[in-house]
Amino acid sequence: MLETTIGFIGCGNMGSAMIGGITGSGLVPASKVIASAHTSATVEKIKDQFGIRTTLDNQTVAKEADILFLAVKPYLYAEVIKEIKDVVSEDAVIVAIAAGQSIEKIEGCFGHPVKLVRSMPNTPAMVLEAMSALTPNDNVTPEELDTVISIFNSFGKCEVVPETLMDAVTGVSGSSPAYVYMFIEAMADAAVWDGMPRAQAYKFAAQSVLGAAKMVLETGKHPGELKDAVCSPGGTTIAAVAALEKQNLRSTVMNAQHACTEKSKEMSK
Ligand SMILES: NC(=O)C1=CN([C@@H]2O[C@H](COP(=O)(O)OP(=O)(O)OC[C@H]3O[C@@H](n4cnc5c(N)ncnc54)[C@H](O)[C@@H]3O)[C@@H](O)[C@H]2O)C=CC1
Ligand SMILES: O=C(O)[C@@H]1CCC=N1
Repeated sequence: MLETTIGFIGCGNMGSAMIGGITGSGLVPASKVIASAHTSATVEKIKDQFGIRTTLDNQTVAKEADILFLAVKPYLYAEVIKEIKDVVSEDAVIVAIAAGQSIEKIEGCFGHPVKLVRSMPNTPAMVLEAMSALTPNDNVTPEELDTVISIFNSFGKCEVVPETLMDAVTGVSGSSPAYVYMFIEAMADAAVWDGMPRAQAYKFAAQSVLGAAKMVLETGKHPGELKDAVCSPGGTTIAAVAALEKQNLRSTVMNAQHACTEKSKEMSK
């Protein structure tokens, strides 16, 4: 268990998913996590849900945290940093999770040296299956980076990447759960169309996506080889594959994800 106080400024969709993961994994006791948000309704909900300490005062979180997550929307970064920059301990490690907010831009908002890790998590943190990327700045020691890595590992998998990859990471993992939910929703709609009750359709679709993802991760086989193993000659699967190819599934997904990456680059300017 970590002897560290973890702070969250902002605890909406992404912040609460990470808080759920951190407390659910047992990495730190709930009493060592403190979070602030904009409204009493949000902080009360988070307190009830996870049993952590909450406040409406960002400075309280900033003063107490050894590791401080900035989990507000990107456009609020400058405003929130202005509010907390003079009370954050110089030993604290700041973890930024916002899309399109570079290390240089965030350091500029602080205006003095800070220990900073830029990250891109995703919401499956809530079920301990996040895929996250991290880039530390030069002020973060290897030991501090290890602590941050252990936090991200508590709610999924993470890798340290060069900052130049962060826009691509946003496309392939930060935002991609949304595209996968759309795929699952479409599979379930088709199953309902074909007569299956809806609740059962979501279960069959989601478990099939989970199983296929595990096959890629655990067999190490190329996705194309795994696809070939499902396609019997003249069988059912190849009929679906042909229909998906006709509708340009792969180039549609590539173009969508590339648009996401380009949007992240645009937000960084
Ligand atoms: N939602 C996602 O799947 C992912 C989001 N992110 C990043 O996470 C950040 C937060 O996104 P979401 O959680 O989706 O947004 P959200 O809108 O669900 O949550 C934002 C939180 O910030 C709080 N907040 C607003 N103004 C505040 C202020 N002045 N001081 C303190 N708290 C304040 C709100 O009460 C809320 O709890 C963004 O920067 C986003 O780029 C990163 C990866 C994935
Ligand atoms: O849509 C967004 O901008 C955020 C960043 C990654 C996922 N959600």
